[in-house]
Parts: sequence; C-alpha cells; structure tokens
Amino acid sequence: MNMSSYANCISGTIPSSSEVQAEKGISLNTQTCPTRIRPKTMSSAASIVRRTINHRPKDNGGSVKVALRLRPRNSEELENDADLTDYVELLPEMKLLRLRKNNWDYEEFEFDEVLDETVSQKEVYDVVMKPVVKAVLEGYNGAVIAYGSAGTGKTFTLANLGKENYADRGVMVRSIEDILDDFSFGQDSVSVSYLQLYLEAVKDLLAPEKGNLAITEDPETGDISLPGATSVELKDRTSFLDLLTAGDANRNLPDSKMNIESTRSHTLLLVEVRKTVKGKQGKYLTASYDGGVSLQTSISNDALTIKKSKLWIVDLAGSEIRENKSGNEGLSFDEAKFVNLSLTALGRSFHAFAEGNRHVPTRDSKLTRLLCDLFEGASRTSLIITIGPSLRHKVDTRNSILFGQRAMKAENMRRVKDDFDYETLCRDLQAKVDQLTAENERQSNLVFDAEKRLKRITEEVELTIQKSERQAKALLEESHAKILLIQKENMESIKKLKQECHQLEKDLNENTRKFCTQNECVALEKTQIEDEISRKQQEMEECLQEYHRELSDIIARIDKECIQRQSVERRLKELEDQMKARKRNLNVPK
Ligand SMILES: Nc1ncnc2c1ncn2[C@@H]1O[C@H](COP(=O)(O)OP(=O)(O)OP(=O)(O)O)[C@@H](O)[C@H]1O
Repeated sequence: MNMSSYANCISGTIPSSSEVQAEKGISLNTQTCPTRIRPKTMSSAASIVRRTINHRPKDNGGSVKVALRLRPRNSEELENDADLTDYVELLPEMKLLRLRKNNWDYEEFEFDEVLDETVSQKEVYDVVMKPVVKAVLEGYNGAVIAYGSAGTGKTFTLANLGKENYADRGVMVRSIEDILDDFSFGQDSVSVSYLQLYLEAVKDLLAPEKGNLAITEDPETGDISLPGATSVELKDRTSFLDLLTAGDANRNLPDSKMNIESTRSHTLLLVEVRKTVKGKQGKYLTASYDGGVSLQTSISNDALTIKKSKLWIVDLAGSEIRENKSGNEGLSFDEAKFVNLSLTALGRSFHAFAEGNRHVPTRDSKLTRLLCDLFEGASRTSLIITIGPSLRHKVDTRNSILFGQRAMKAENMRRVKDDFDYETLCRDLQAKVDQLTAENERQSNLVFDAEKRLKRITEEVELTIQKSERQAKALLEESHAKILLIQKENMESIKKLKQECHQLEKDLNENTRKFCTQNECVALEKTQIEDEISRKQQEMEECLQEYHRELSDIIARIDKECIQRQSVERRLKELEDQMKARKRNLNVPK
C-alpha cells in the first residue's frame, strides 16, 4: 500500500489521557510499535483454515438483531420543522416506534432495540455492538451494518473517529479498542482491510490505485476472499485511527462528483482476528463450543489452537438512492441501479435468513457475496436502521423501517402486515374495544365491590377502634382505682408495720430489762443454792462422821459379840465333845 496516502492524516486522532479516562472501560494499548503494512490476501489465511459449521452461539436469540436509531434534529430541522407535528414517536422501553399517519392514526413497529435521539455513542456501542465483538473474540464471525437514508447518521454511528469530541467516536474505533484490550501481544493478531463498493466495483481504500478487486471463491470450501485487498496488522489504537483517516481520505476523491460518492457507495471495514488459545493436543476447540462456525487451525505439536474470525462493519449507501428520486442530483442510472441491486439483495438475504430458508440469495450482488459468511448460521449480526426525525423524509424513514422489519423474524413482522390489512385492523380494534369495554366493566365492578368492602371494613374498623378506646378507658379507670386502693392498703400496712415495729422495740426493751432482773435473781438464787449446798454438804459430812462413828461402834459391838460368840462356840464345842465322850461311854448306838 502507498504509505504516503495516509501518513499525513494522523494529527488530531489521539485523545487526551483525561478523555480516555473519562469513559470507563476503555483502556488504550500504549505500545508504540509502528503499523506493519502487510499486503496479504484474504485467501492465503483461509487456505490453512478448517471450517466447522454448527449451530448459533447459545445466546443468539434471533437471526439478526435489528436496532433503530433516531438522529437528533439538526439546526435546519429545528428551524424549519418547528410548526410540523412529530412524525416519529419512539417508545424505547417498549422497543416500539410509531409513525404518525394523521392526528388520530399511527403505525407501530417493534424492534430489538429502539434508541432515541438522546442515546450516546457509547450506549449504542454497548447495546448493539458489544455482543458482536464478544462473539468475534470467541471465534465467531460478526457484523454490524448501518442502513438508512442520507444524513441520518450511519457514518456518525459507525465511523466517527472522535476527533472533535472523543465521546462521539463510533462503533469502528470502539470495536478495535475492545479487541485490542483482549489482545495477547506476540500471540494474537488483528488485521484490517478497508473497502468501498461503488458501482459494483470493490475499491481498496488503503490502496486505491489497485482498482477493482476481484472476489474469489474457494472451489472446495466455498470460502469467499479478496486476494488483492490490503490487510494491515494493527498493533495499537493509534495505528488504526491513522488507517481509517487515510482510508476516509481516499473515499472523497478530488473529482467533485466523488464528493457525493460516499453516500452512493458502501464502505466496508473488515477486521480479521486471530487468537491463540491453549487446547488439548490434536483437538480443535470447536468441540468445546456449543455450536457456531468458528474458523480454527490446530497447531498439532504445541497443543495451541488458533481461532480465526471476521468482523464486518458496513456503512451502506444512502437508502434513498435505490428510489432514484428526483432530489438526488446527478444520480446516474447506474448508481441507482447498483445501489438498488445490492440493497435489495441484502434485504432478500436478511429476510431469507430470518425466515430460516435453506437458500440465502447471497450471489445476487457483490455486497452479499462478501458478507455471505453472515448468513451461514453461526455469526452474530446487528443491523442499525438510522432515521431522521423530520416529517419531510417520511417516505425514506418508512422505507428504512420496513427494511429493518424484513430482516427480523416473521413473528415480529406480523404487526406491520396487520397495519396494512384494514379489515383485520378494524376487526382487531373492535375486538380490542369490546375486550377493553368488558374489562373496563369488570374492573368497574371490581372497584365498586372493593369500595363497598372498603366502606364496610372502614366502619368495622371505626367501631372496633371506638370499642377498644372505651375498653382502654375503663381499663385505665379500673387500673387507677386499683392503684389508689393498693396505695392505701400499702400505707396502712406500712403504718401497721411501723406500729408493730415500735411495739417490738418496746417489748425488746422490756424483755432486756426483765432479763437483767432475772439474771440478778438467778445470781441470788445461785448464791442461796450454793450456800444451801455447802450447808447440806457440811450436814452430810457430819452425818457421815456420825455414821462412821456408829459404824465403828457397831463394828466394835460386832467384834465383841464375835468374841463372845467364839467363846460360846468354844464352850458349845467343849460341851459337844463332853457329850460325845459321855455317849461313847454309855455306848449308845448310833
Ligand atoms: N446521533 C447523532 N448525534 C449528533 N449528530 C449526529 C447524529 N447522527 C448524525 N449526526 C450528524 O448528522 C450529520 C449526518 O450524519 P452522517 O453523515 O453520519 O449521515 P449518513 O447517514 O452517514 O449520511 P450519508 O449516507 O450521506 O453518508 C452529520 O453532521 C452528523 O454529525
């Protein structure tokens, strides 16, 4: 690529650090490696790629996510449309848009996201693009495509570089920031091609001298590639801004006719992401995903898997071109024809894809051929429909809305079809009115019943309150009387206790006194008893002495008697002996 073609375009693209920090979640890669320009073909990489076709990623609820964005009024519209009634009404919470037909009638459309004029670029990115970038980093293909008539904000939404206001940078810059944030330096790579599709010719915006690039198809895999397209490997955010600035400069060629070329051509940014992830030796990481097409190459020896995915960011030509309206000055037949061809093919492809048709007519235009990966099932695509607020552009607005609706699933489109079927609409409305009237009546009855019940309950509550108040008053009075009685009883008890206490004190004193007196008496008595005892003892001693004396006398008498008795016994013995002797002498037989 001709480096000089964008080397001069870098000034003013680097935000101040405060601007960077102002937006949470944006961390810039501070590496200063120069941008490497690598004229590489898209097919050269594809040749080592193994393609697996599976189901959609789990969280991909629909085929294509369609968001609608309303541009704020510009100064001209603020001035000129002041007295015009609003044509567009958005109900973002309900994801609805209404187009006013007249004062009492409107058409209503539902989208996946409805973004009003107050929504910031960051919010648009978060809602519409962040899930796509996430899927791309996981190995799926993704795209965001902006569709709308001229001046409705397609380029602002996608390609704003944030030079004038950092917060206004668009989807392209923010996507690259997020991708680089997830980037493992030395392992992963992010390459960018910047293309323009004008009159069905593909121009390389990074090397415009190359002319019309050929689209080739791999006969075996059916892969589409642009072998001649410049692919620049990014190292940091600054290199990307340089690239876009250079590419944008090539969109507006000096030829005055080309100044309007931007709105009569499609601009496509292709971001190719290669991420190296660790996997089991010889196994493709595809097995760990629940569906999805992911382009992967297994490096057999070091057990690393390279996930390859593509992200397309497409700023379409102004949709009003397809109408070839008289307002489009200088619009050639060919310009209208090719824009119409590609946008119609894109609409048909979206519709076929949304309806789940096996065949999606991607061969009908170069635009759909380039984007054919998106219609294969595993990609994540967001379509942003941009509209202006002015009543003057109501035809373009309505056409853009219908394009978006066709890209959505059939059930989401029913509302649109119904709007055109007057009879069905009338029938539906009448049924709705009947239903609402019946519902209203039912609700009124419910309200009436509820009011009656409420009145009854209120009366009951009031009665209960009155009764409770009465009871409380009686209880209070009773308690008061009881308290007085208890107080009186207590006073009396205290008085009585005091008296008892006094009496006890008196008794104690008396007893003490009595005790002392008794003590004295006892002492006297004790002395008397002691005297008595000693007297008695003395008497006893005397008695004892007397007794001893008597006893001695008795003993003496006994002794004397004993002596007398002994002498008697001796005499008796002598007499006995004499008797015996006499007997023996007499010879008296025994
Ligand atoms: N959400 C927005 N907030 C502020 N200004 C906006 C917004 N959308 C668009 N604009 C402004 O409106 C003008 C037209 O926008 P833009 O060039 O992005 O429209 P477009 O649809 O890309 O038109 P074309 O098809 O002609 O390229 C620009 O000046 C742009 O700054």
